[in-house]
Amino acid sequence: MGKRQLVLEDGTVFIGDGFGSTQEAIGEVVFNTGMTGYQEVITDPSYCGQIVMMTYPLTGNYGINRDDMETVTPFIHGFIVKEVAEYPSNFRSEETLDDYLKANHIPGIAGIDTRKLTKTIRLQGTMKGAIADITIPSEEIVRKLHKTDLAKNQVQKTSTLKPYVVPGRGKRIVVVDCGMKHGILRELTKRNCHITVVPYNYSAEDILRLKADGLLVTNGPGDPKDVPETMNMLQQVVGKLPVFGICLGHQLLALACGAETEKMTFGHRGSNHPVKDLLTNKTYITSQNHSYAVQRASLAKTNLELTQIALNDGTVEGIKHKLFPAFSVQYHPESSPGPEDTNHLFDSFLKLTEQVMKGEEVYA
Ligand SMILES: NC(=O)CC[C@H](N)C(=O)O
Repeated sequence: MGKRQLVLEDGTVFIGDGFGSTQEAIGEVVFNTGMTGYQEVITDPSYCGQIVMMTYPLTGNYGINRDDMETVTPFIHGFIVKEVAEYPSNFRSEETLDDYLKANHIPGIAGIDTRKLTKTIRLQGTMKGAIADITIPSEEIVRKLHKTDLAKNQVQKTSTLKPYVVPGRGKRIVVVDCGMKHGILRELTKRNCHITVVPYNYSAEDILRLKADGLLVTNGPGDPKDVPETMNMLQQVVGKLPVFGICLGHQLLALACGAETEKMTFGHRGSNHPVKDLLTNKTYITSQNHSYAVQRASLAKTNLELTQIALNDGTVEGIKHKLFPAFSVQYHPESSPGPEDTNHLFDSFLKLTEQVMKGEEVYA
C-alpha cells in the first residue's frame, strides 16, 4: 500500500508501511504485550475506540482462522505492528491478517519503531493518535486530534441490540452484554448453562423477571462511569441474584456498591499478568486488557472486600461482596487469548448459584 504515518496528539510522528484498510483511523493508542493472540485481540470488543500496538515484533505469522474470533464484527480502530507476515503458515489459517483487516475496514501500520512507541506511552500515558496518509501535514492531524473527543457511547455500539437465548439444560444465567467476547459464552455453554444474553441497558425488573440462577456482567470498552444504566441495574440486583463481574462488569459492580474507579497511566494489556489471590495465597498468570481500575482505598467505605491484586503494581484485580453473593475480577478468566489459570472462576460462579438455590448461608 505504501507509506503511511502514525501521529500522536503530542506531535510525535512515526512513518511506516500501511496494510489493511486505507481509511484514516483515530483512537486511543495502547499497547498489548502478548506474544500470540493477535486475532483474539483484534476481535475483542473491549478495544472499541482504540488503536492497538503489539509489542511482540512478529504478527500475522499463523494467519486468521475461523475458530478464534471473539466477535463477529471487530470494533478495534487500528492496528500497529513491527513486522506483518505476508505468508502465514498454520494448518488452521484461512486468510492473511492483511486480508482480514481490509475486509473489516481496519487500517494497520507496520515497520515503525514499536519499542520507542511503547516507551513513549509508558512515560506519558496513553494518548490519542491517528493512522493517516503520508501526504497530510502532521500538524494538521495533531490539530484534528486535539479537537476530537473519543466517543463515550462505546458500550452502546458493542452491546447486543436485542436479547437472545443460547439454550441449555443446566443453570439459567443472564449475561449482560457490554461488548462480550465469545469466550464467555464458550465457558458457560461448556458447563451446559441456559444463557439469556441481554443488552447493557436491560432493566433490573426485566432481568429479575427472567428468574435466572445467576447474573454475569461482561467485559466491554470505555470508562465504566459512561455506563450508568448497567451500574443502576446492578444496584438493584445485587442481593437478589448471585452476580459475577468480568473486567468492565467488575468495575461496574464496584461502582454499584459505592467504590470508585480511576484511569491508569497506560493500563494492563497482555497475556502474562501475575495476580495474587489474597484468600488462598495463590498466584495466577492472567490475560488482561483494561485502562481503568477500581480505586483500592475507596473499598474501605463499602461492603466490598479486596480479594485479588496485580503483583506488578498492586492494583485491584478482584473483589467480593461481604454480605451478598457477588464477586468480580478485573482480568479475563475466559482467557482467549492467554493462560487458563483462572478458568475455575466459572465453576465457582455456578457453585455459588447452586448454594444460593439450596438456601445455604454462603457468600462469594
Ligand atoms: N476488557 C474490559 O472489559 C475493559 C474494561 C474497561 N473498558 C477498561 O478499559 O478498563
